[in-house]
Amino acid sequence: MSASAYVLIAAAVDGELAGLRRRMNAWVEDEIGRRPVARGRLLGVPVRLMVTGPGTANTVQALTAVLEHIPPHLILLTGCAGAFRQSGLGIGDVGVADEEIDAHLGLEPMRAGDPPETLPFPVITVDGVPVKGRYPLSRGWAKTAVDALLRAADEVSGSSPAGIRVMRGPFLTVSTITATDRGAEARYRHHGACMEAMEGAGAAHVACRYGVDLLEVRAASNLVGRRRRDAWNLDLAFERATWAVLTILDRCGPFMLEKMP
Ligand SMILES: O=C(O)c1cccc(C(=O)CC[C@H]2O[C@@H](n3cnc4c(=O)[nH]cnc43)[C@H](O)[C@@H]2O)c1
Repeated sequence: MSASAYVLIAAAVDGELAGLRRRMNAWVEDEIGRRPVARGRLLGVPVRLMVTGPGTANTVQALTAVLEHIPPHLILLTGCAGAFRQSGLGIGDVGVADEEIDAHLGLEPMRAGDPPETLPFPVITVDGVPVKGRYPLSRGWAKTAVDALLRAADEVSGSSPAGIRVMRGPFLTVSTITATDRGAEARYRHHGACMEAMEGAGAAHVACRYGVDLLEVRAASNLVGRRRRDAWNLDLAFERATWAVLTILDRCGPFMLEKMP
């Protein structure tokens, strides 16, 4: 492990990192990519916290600046997300991505309203594998994180049915938030993702380009589908995402800055 190894914790909006920032006793503010970045330790692990702004363009610009300036050992992308009810996840539950899907990349479908067809060329090649819209992620990190979270969720909730569900599965990245139940059904049928958010595929592209591992862990603020704003629970999602990140740092901290297979 190098003396300067650290974990970059990134999220789209400030509320998603506020709980973690409160847990850092002392931190220094740097500026990278024209954004403030808080540098310090969380549960003994050297970290930097960065608010990227929502969406792919912000994420790619912010992460590229960090990777060019001071590359992290691991990128941990977190925050809230929409959960696909069909996956079994609900509001407040936690998802860990094992793949990042770009919902908009592809060929216009023959039938209007269908999802795009697969691109005829890759946008990047990772370890000889052409990526045409589904980015692979480190299986080692996703499994390690899920195991730690499942153990911790059991301890928090015992056998209570109201406990925190934790699931590993594909995450879908959109620029247009799904806002109808029909759209959610079509997207779930086509992609089989457990969560929808707006940053993952951008982060995955940068991580693949720079050869840095990416772990994405989110908590559901809403169900994907028709917008019922009063049913959203951003506070619960921010709290659970913070819990998930702290659990991972706590239980995986000792080897977090080592190479994950
Ligand atoms: O929609 C609103 O009214 C709203 C009001 C205040 C804050 C927010 C956010 O913080 C959302 C930004 C963030 O959330 C992710 N997200 C959450 N749910 C979904 C979803 O169903 N589909 C796509 N993205 C979602 C996303 O990553 C945004 O960056 C919203």
